[in-house]
Amino acid sequence: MLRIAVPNKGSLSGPAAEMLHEAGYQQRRESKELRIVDPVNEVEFFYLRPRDIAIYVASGQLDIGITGRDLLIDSGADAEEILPLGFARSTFRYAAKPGTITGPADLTGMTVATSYEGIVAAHLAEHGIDASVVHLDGAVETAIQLGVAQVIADVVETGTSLRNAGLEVVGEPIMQSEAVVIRRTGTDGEDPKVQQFLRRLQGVLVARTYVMMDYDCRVEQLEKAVALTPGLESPTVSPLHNEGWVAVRAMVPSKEAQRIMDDLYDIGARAILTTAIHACRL
Ligand SMILES: Nc1ncnc2c1ncn2[C@@H]1O[C@H](COP(=O)(O)OP(=O)(O)OP(=O)(O)O)[C@@H](O)[C@H]1O
Ligand SMILES: O=P(O)(O)OC[C@H]1O[C@H](OP(=O)(O)OP(=O)(O)O)[C@H](O)[C@@H]1O
Ligand SMILES: [Mg+2]
Repeated sequence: MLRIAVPNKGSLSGPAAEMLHEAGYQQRRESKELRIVDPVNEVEFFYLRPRDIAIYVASGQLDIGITGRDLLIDSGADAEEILPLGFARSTFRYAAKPGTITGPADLTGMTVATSYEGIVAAHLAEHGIDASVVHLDGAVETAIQLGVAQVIADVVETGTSLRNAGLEVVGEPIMQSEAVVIRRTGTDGEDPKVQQFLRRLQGVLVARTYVMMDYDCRVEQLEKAVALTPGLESPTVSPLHNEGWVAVRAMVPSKEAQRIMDDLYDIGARAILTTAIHACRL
């Protein structure tokens, strides 16, 4: 049975459960459940604090886990990323009151408040900056107002929390994060159960980012049309009852669907339709 760590709380937990559900796995019915078994898929899910997941996976007791890239790196645990999942995207940045510092070099002698001490200590050391780090559990934006630190290093998504606290970002992002699947460093990448799990999640990612496009076009326009909709392998082309016309079917990125429909129309394609993909195995 595959043993998988899943976030039990926070920004990662809802979207992770949703993705697992879409991939056909049973999920817990109420948020107090700490472990469930999905006998049909031969998987056991452990609902753990996102910050602890890399530690459990590195211990070898659990096969894989879903956590944030920033949490994985911050933990320093012996675990590695094997699949990015595209949700809980954020940057990790320094911030301070406007006009107090211009870049990380100015941090020398200052105190930085953060919940991600591992990332910050490594970043300061890498840049040879001698600053102190104070660990806080959350709501670190308030640390400056209350005089605990002059600078913070925190997760930034929309920037609303920084704006509300009257702070602005300093320097370039320290890292880009998103939810990721992790495993213990150096474990067997060929494990068929892990591979099947990853294929299912990849299927969800594809189903979320592609739509199926169908249209009719004249044979003379086929090469131009196919260049607009190359599909994953190659589009399906079927004859129509009307001579000189074909029907074409291909997967296209959903974000580009409207532009592709315009371009197809302009070269004479008609009856252009898109339909959602519910599940997929590439
Ligand atoms: N506003 C946000 N937007 C996107 N990702 C976020 C956001 N806040 C936190 N994350 C991501 O969530 C993960 C942290 O999860 P964690 O549950 O520890 O904190 P949280 O989401 O802030 O929840 P809580 O503060 O309730 O514990 C990190 O990978 C982080 O990058
Ligand atoms: O740029 P934004 O869109 O505002 O998002 C970033 C904020 O979201 C998270 O906070 P959360 O609400 O989880 O509180 P916390 O600081 O207690 O973790 C994070 O720690 C930032 O404070
Ligand atoms: Mg938080």
